[in-house]
Amino acid sequence: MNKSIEVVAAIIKKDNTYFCAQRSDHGELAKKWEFPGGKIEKGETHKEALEREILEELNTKIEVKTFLLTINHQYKGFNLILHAYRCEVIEGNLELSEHLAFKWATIDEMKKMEFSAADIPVLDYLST
Ligand SMILES: Nc1nc2c([nH]c(=O)n2[C@H]2C[C@H](O)[C@@H](COP(=O)(O)OP(=O)(O)OP(=O)(O)O)O2)c(=O)[nH]1
Repeated sequence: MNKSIEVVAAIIKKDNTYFCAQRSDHGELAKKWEFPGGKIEKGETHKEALEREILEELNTKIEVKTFLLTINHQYKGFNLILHAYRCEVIEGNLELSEHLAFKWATIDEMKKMEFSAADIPVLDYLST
């Protein structure tokens, strides 16, 4: 059966740029750019999952503000359901612990970066 995973992602904006993070160099999405976040654990709300993931990955406390969109994307190995939320930093400096790199990028810059395929509709959404 096709594995399905459900993920939350944080869209963090500063001026006209967005916080983008580059995945590590293993797996189907190696080195692709993404918005920080991760898998929702059993019993968690989206907000709880996103706050936990950003604390774990970036040692930063965020506030989840507004829901933006949900994307359903079929990768080779699994089906992904991705929920994107606008978030604000409350405390911390977005320190990388799992990602290879980060970049505050404008929409035009993001469109030239290699984002995970599921994120393309997020970029389109942000540019409207
Ligand atoms: N956080 C995040 N994940 C994304 C985005 N776009 C996208 O396709 N994904 C995919 C990559 C992963 O397969 C999954 C996120 O889960 P994760 O980061 O916990 O996955 P992982 O494989 O690194 O974690 P793990 O299984 O090793 O625990 O969603 C995005 O913008 N943000």
